[in-house]
Amino acid sequence: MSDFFTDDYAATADAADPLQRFRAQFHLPRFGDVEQAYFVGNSLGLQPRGARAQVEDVLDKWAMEAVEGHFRGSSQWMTYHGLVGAQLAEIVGAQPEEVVAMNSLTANLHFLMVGFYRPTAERPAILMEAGAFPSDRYALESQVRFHGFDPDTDLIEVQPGADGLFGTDAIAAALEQHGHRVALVLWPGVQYRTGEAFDLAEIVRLGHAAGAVVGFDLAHAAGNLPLQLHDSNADFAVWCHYKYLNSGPGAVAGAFVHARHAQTDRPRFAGWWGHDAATRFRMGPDFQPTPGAEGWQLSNPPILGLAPLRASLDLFTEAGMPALRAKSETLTGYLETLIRSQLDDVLDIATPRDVARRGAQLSLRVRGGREQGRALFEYLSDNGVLGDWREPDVIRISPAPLYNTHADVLRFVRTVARWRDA
Ligand SMILES: Cc1ncc(COP(=O)(O)O)c(C=O)c1O
Ligand SMILES: Nc1c(O)cccc1C(=O)C[C@H](N)C(=O)O
Repeated sequence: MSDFFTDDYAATADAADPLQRFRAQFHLPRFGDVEQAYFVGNSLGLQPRGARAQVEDVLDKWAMEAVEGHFRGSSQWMTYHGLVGAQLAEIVGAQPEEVVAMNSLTANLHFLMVGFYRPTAERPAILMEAGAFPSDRYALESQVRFHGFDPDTDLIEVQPGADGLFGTDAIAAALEQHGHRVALVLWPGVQYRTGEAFDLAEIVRLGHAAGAVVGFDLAHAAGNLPLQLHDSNADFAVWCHYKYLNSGPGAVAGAFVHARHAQTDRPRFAGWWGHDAATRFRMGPDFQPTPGAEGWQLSNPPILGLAPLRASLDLFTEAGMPALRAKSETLTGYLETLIRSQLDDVLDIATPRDVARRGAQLSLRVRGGREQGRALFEYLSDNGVLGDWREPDVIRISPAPLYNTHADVLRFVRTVARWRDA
């Protein structure tokens, strides 16, 4: 066990890493002359070196062609969003017509709920996880109110167990009790605070058996875990591209609408970019949506915002989700092993031990409580180790398989040990 805690072990493991070449494809943050050990890819992924060229291509096209940029060449803006569709579909396990890059995450959640949260007096409720990312709760609560229902009774928040985790049992039990009133189950793919990953297909099965629609927020799952969205039978899903998918702050987000909902009669808030592309420029008064996910678009997309995604997706396509997941398991496993063997007196791990129930994140609590946790977090930041703090008491450390190394993990563990021993 102690062998793992050596530079030699980390260097050998990194040299044997089949994905090691990808680290050089990213800008690694450096404050002053201190290169940072970056464990915050679950919040904002690093910049791929290829992103700048993609953005510059758009700027050049705009400079040279102006409005004609919409219609000329293979990266014309009329169809630019489609350039990422096939690669994105591969990453989330969907058919190309089931995915679209558009808007932002919370906006997509709202827009898809317009179509998929159709409450009735008998079945008004949304079932969600207690402790969800605030934006999701705000969105869901406001949707319940918008439809004239009462969040006190109709926003059902499933409580986790004493360990802070849900498992599918908690969802099954909640549906057992409330299922007849639930119009929509909205669940994360990975819970942001604890890093707990969920079995999407099982949640869909449970939700559908109760007569509910099932949607997912995959902010912390897309590009992190291999997903089979189509096969999971999920009705819809939304995610962002600025975390594991490395497309920059506020990057254009993603959405999935299952092929069985590709028909165009589902209610939605419409905009011209969702209109059938073949007739969009006839400028007719009647909205005829494009079948599939693209029919949920509103506006012509922010091309400059989409450009970095192309660079990132090329890296994902080259590496492949299976290889990324294999490395992710190894790296997060290494982090867990070192914490348990070296820092057991300092840190508790809130994330499940079961590899199938977690992705590239361990959520850590400092044994001494919140004040000690804050002190450690600040010490880490001051010493070039970047994780993030989530209230009330969690430090999240996320080794991203595209650019993190065993040496980074070792540096984190040594820095915590120095803090403890000071
Ligand atoms: C689970 C989850 N939902 C929603 C959001 C908010 O997303 P956005 O600001 O892109 O709408 C985030 C991250 O910020 C998140 O982690
Ligand atoms: N999008 C963010 C931002 O603009 C500033 C700070 C943090 C974020 C995040 O994405 C937070 C992230 N969703 C989380 O899991 O906490």
